[in-house]
Amino acid sequence: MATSAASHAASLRQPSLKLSLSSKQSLSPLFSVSFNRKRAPPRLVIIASAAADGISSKPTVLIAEKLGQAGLDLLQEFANVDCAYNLSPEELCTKISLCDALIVRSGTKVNRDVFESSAGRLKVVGRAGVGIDNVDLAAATEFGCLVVNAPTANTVAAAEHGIALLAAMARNVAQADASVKAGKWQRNKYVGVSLVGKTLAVLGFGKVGSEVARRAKGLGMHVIAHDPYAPADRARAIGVDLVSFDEAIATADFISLHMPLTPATSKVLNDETFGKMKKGVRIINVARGGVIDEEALVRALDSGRVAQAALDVFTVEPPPADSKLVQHERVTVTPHLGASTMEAQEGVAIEIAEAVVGALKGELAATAVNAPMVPAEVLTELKPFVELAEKLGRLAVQLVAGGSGVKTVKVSYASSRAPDDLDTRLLRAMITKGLIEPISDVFVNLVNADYTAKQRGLRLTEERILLDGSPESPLEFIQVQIANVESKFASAISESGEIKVEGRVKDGVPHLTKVGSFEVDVSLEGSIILCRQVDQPGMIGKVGSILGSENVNVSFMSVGRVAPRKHAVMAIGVDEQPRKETLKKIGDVPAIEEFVFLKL
Ligand SMILES: NC(=O)C1=CN([C@@H]2O[C@H](COP(=O)(O)OP(=O)(O)OC[C@H]3O[C@@H](n4cnc5c(N)ncnc54)[C@H](O)[C@@H]3O)[C@@H](O)[C@H]2O)C=CC1
Ligand SMILES: O=C(O)C(=O)COP(=O)(O)O
Repeated sequence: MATSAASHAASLRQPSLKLSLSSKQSLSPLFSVSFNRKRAPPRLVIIASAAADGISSKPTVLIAEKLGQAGLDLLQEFANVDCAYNLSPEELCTKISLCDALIVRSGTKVNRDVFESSAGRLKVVGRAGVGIDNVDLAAATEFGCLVVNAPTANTVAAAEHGIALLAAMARNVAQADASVKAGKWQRNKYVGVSLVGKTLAVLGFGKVGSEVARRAKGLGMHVIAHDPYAPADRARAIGVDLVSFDEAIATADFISLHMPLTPATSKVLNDETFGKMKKGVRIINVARGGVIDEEALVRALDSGRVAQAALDVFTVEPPPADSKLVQHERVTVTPHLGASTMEAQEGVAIEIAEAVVGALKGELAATAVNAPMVPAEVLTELKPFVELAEKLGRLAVQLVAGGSGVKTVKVSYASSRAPDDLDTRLLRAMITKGLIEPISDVFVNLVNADYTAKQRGLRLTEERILLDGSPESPLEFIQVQIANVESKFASAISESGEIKVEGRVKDGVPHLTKVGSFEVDVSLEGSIILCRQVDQPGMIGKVGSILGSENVNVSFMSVGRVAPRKHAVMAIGVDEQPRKETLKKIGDVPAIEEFVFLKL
């Protein structure tokens, strides 16, 4: 059984985001001298480092709630796994500074204190289930901590529990069971209601809601649904009408809740909305307790507006022992068991372990909650452009005199693809990373890039340059322009007055192809020296021999000029950072008018 649940979960799962990259180079610069060098395969940086604890090189994963064995096994292959259940909030905060990842279910509050206490080490929070209302996403994002969940493996379990509660409530199973066990035989008291022909309103027609709808149809119910974001064709495909909220609650005999808890859904069932329902309506909640105003539900039960309720979830869990709602005779309760089947827990454990391990390896998580989710095939083709984007950001900011004061950045993406066909969120995040990291001690990743830019008053606008031609490659070039700043390398200022760098990907390798108005061509590896010189024979040799005599390995050189024998910009790729004296010698070459050393 566990195997079939795991394979069911796998069938629902998105493809894993393994990155591949060609490292072949073949260059066609304006003028270039290239040297053989090995490239290390680059990664997308989500994690600063899969942090070592100083003793072991493996990351540490704290499991704060019970997780299926298959997930633990997966995690143990890659990380030190610390299972510590029932931690108090204080104990969690104490432990967290030693952990790179944390895995929880619904019983652990991962609030701001947790992120603050982690002092930057916590890089992934894995929610072994769907609802992430117990994780402070804003705080996670601010701290650059990726939040991933396991959104598919417990869908069927939750739907089955919804149906179990629906049927048990309609036939008073729990109450009758308690009565028989108390020595009574009350056949007249526990006459139930039939399901067939009744209208069930599913509120929240997502994964669980649609599985509940499918099963309820099988029971002969008439199913309607309300979900502002659900596609009508999905509903139509299983014979469900999507209706307005008011229509759903006014016409239903049974209402089953399946939306997430958000500010918009908090207490969506309240005195007013209960007042709009049919007298004798029955409510099922396997979503979140907070979507119902529980005191209003008690009033509606007492007034007879609501005949019965079946609840798996509560605003406070566990609810107080004397809760009027829990104790109500016409209410059936379970202790948040929706996801608790053997099969679902194995599936969830595998799903979350894979997501956490992937994130710790620096891969993009398909189930990221607070970072862009990019399908595997898109990621594969964007990968070299992601690298290019970060490097252009790094170069551009280092060209700013003083490095600071960068507030207005324009990024242009030149592509033959239709704008809808190009997802630039990853690229934007990486340009932001490149722009901010060289001039601050902030660690920027996909998770916190937009937040960090906003905090620093950095306004990054994006534009598309639509090109004719084949849309085979996602992008032709990327330009990064910084406005309203001075440059320490005047030639980097374009005709329109901004610092401008432009890059392309050639055979999978990012290249700098323009600086200001000068066309160059240098592969973006190691570091770069840019020199502006009077265009004349012998310059490459002069600069090359200075670097050679100082044992600085040159990987690449290219020269872009305005016109023969006028100004030219020479771009030199170097493996080592030259000493100051070496750079000074280059600056002392008479024809060299200015130069700058840029670290990648
Ligand atoms: N009791 C339990 O153990 C379990 C509870 N759950 C809960 O069930 C809920 C649904 O889970 P899934 O179906 O997997 O999530 P889902 O994301 O697939 O579906 C949620 C649906 O709610 C819709 N929605 C959002 N705002 C809405 C609104 N104002 N009105 C109506 N619909 C709205 C969304 O468009 C989406 O289609 C979540 O709250 C989850 O935490 C899920 C699994 C187990
Ligand atoms: O997945 C969900 O949203 C659930 O509510 C399941 O919660 P649990 O992991 O069983 O604490």
